[in-house]
Amino acid sequence: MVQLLKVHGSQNEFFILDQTELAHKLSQPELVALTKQITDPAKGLLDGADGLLVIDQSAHADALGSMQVINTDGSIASMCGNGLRTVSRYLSDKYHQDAFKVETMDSDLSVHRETPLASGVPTFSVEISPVTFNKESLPFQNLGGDTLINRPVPAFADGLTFTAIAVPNPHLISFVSEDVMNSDLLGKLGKTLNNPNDYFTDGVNVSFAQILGHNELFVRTYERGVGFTNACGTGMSATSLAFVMNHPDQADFDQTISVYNPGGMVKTRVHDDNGTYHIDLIGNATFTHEVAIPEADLHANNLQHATIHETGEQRDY
Ligand SMILES: N[C@H](CCC[C@H](N)C(=O)O)C(=O)O
Repeated sequence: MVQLLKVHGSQNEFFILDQTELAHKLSQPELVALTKQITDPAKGLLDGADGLLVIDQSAHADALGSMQVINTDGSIASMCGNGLRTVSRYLSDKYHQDAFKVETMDSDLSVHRETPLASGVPTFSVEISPVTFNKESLPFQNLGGDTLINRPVPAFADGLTFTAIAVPNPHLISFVSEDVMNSDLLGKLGKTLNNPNDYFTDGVNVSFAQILGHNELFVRTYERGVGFTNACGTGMSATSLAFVMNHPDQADFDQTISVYNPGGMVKTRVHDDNGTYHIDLIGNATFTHEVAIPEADLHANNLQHATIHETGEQRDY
């Protein structure tokens, strides 16, 4: 039997599979097929999830493991902020270390256990980087320049400005009014830019942000490869950076920013190391269920014999 976990960061839900626990690792096509099924609200388990986080060995110094992010549609993402907190907790519990690195597609990221945000809510801080703005790194095109920072894009919406940031997965951010936040614009723009379009040829995570106060935000994200989620860690991180850059009178580098989202709240801290930015993302790493499946069934993408045990942590969250 193999044990998977169902987890969430700010109610952004994932399954975790640790390949090092298998007699024979799943191939990439098997991982993608498993993701599409297990995360499906109808065909999957536990009403589905927002993706599969695949843990494997890492040969890199200080890295306790590696993380691969597979979206519900089978697309591969270079990073997942909420997911990295849950992977960090898994590796911390497994190897009894509270500060280490996790290898991700583009870089090894520093993570560490934080004091719990509330009792019974394990809390981690993860590094979000590298941060870039050039069109090649998202990628985007036809937006009138090599970067898109706080500029109007009438093709997307009238009266709004947009900022594009890769952390390193791609994000498009706009600061909007409550009315625009509550309208259908985010969903429409998210769908348009994640179907074949003239601007984001690899899709993009689209976030609308409402400024609640000094160093206080509400962020809602339409995720590439998933759709609306309760929270998007890299989205909230990239939006925090855009907040400090575009609204310096309302947000500060190196200070804690509270970011509220439909799934809860995280804290971020934006750092400028001489023009190179990185963001700390701090929030819960909750394990809600343990899922046992025979290894052969995993290879066959057969979930019929899965047995499920609830951890009880969701009550504390
Ligand atoms: N949908 C994202 C990956 C998941 C990111 C999100 N769940 C997070 O917490 O950062 C993408 O395709 O870039």
